[in-house]
Amino acid sequence: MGYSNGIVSAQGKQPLVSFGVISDVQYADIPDGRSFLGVPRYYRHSLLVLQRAVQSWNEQKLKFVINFGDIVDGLCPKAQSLTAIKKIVNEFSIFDGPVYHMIGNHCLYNLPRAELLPLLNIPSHDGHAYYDFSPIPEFRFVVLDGYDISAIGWPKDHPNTIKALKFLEEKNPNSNKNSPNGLVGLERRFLKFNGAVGKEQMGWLDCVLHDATTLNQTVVICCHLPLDPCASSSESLLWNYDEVMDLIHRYNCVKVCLAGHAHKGGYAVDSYGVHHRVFEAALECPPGTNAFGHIDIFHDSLLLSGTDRMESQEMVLNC
Ligand SMILES: Nc1ccn([C@@H]2O[C@H](COP(=O)(O)O)[C@@H](O)[C@H]2O)c(=O)n1
Ligand SMILES: O=P(O)(O)OC[C@H](O)CO
Repeated sequence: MGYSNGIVSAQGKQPLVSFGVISDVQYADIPDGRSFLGVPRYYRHSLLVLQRAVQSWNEQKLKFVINFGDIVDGLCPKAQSLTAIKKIVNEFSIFDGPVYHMIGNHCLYNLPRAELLPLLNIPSHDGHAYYDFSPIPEFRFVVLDGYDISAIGWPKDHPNTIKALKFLEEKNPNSNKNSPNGLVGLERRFLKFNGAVGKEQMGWLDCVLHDATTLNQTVVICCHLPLDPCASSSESLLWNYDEVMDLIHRYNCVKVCLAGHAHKGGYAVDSYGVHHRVFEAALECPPGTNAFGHIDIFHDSLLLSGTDRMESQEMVLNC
């Protein structure tokens, strides 16, 4: 089993703070399988990847951890959903520090928001799952709720479900709304397993970015769904990634966007110099391999040190 991958030091500089990252654990107590497109998925082994991640993060004495969503797979038998989610949350809780979770489509296949958010300790009002935190005064982390407008997770008669279903009806002609058949290029994101950031959340994001600018903070955006077409497949993007990025680009404080969902992982720097890093999925690690990492934050850069399948990445911040 390989461990440290790629870049291992930042010229011996001391980071301001370091945190752990993992995405798409998608645990289920079921035999190995494959995605719709045939990519192998190791539903039981992903628990071992998480356990090795927590052990490594504790050994490195990281300050906090961010989980980028999809802790349990949609194929988990429904009678086992609660037990499986509690099992994974419990594994995260072995980390000696705060763990910040976000919701993904697979979490929502297993439990409705009302049950899920308290288990994930997500601060919530009216079932929304966006929040921010500031681990050190110089940096602000903004966790977006990519399934705010979504056909999964809200009650069937909730206005957000109705809005999402209407949107999918307009944008995706297939009877299976998870199928991108016939959709071209970036239109291929209009799938039921994706979602959008709603109007109220956009207003909240605007206020947070304004406040961060006033406080001279550097902002890192976290969302289960990727926000940049060059860092992700079209099929994995947030429905309104373009609107969200237009807002983000109005501020100079956002330097990095981190995401999951697109299991292969990806990296790109957009035309405004914002770094987009999508994390490789823990679910797709063949037995004995890993996909987790930690990020060292410096004044002028973020350094991701990945293990095995998670590529390392230096992200130099343009100030
Ligand atoms: N090219 C594709 C990809 C997916 N689907 C549908 O989405 C569901 C989830 O896909 P996974 O990759 O997570 O397995 C899948 O069951 C299909 O219904 C599709 O139609 N075409
Ligand atoms: O969320 P999943 O596991 O169904 O996979 C989503 C795909 O990676 C998006 O293209």
